[in-house]
Amino acid sequence: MKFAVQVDDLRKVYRLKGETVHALRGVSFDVPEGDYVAIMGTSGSGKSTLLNLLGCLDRPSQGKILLGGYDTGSLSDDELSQMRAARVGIIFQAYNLIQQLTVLENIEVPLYYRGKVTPEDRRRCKELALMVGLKGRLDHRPMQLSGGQQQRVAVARSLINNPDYILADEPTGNLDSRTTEEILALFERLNNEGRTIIIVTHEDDVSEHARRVMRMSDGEIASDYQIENRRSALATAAS
Ligand SMILES: Nc1ncnc2c1ncn2[C@@H]1O[C@H](COP(=O)(O)OP(=O)(O)OP(=O)(O)O)[C@@H](O)[C@H]1O
Repeated sequence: MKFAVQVDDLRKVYRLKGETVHALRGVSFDVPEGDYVAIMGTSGSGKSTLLNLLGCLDRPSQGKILLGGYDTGSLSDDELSQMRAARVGIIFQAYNLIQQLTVLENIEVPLYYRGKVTPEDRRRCKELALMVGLKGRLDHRPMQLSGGQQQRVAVARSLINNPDYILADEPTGNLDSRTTEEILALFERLNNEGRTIIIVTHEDDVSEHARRVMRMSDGEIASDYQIENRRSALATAAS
């Protein structure tokens, strides 16, 4: 089995004004390629801390993160940024688009880390924009788009480098229920096409679209189950 990401005994300690916070207390799990994982948990349980580590946005105090088999611990800061740009597609709750750029230009942004943007890259940006349903909006700027359309741009942007996995932080947190369903349908389609997705969410409705739900509590993984198993457990409990 191939793994998109493997983490072993991850620990993260924050020190703030003399106070020590153990945000992660030894977290270990593997995400096989093609999985769709929802990370849930109460506020303060360590979800954002874990997401930052999975996104190579921060480093653990202790423990190992293997991205596509590469140990990220031995990389310099520059190499870690390169690794993030090449292997992880990140989607944020607030879309994080650049207001001065058009839809197509926003999708291109991760390519700048790699250097030159080729005509072939431009063709792929357009293809992705159409794939996520942005036909007729390619030259619009973020302000001219709805929240759902802006999140579609962010999804296309996350795919431009053909990442090992998509990491989404409350991606539907700012969207109404209909638009949430549309974005989740897009994720489901990407996962059915083989994309690995890891999503942090507070909402059961969102996590139910995943294949696997991991619940965090006080810096640890409290439970980790396949959703089919949960469905059958609920059905057994109800009968
Ligand atoms: N930069 C930081 N400095 C100090 N403490 C921090 C820092 N970031 C997070 N923490 C603490 O680490 C713990 C875990 O925080 P984290 O943000 O990972 O939780 P979370 O599950 O994402 O919460 P939420 O759902 O509210 O976003 C909390 O006690 C938090 O106060």
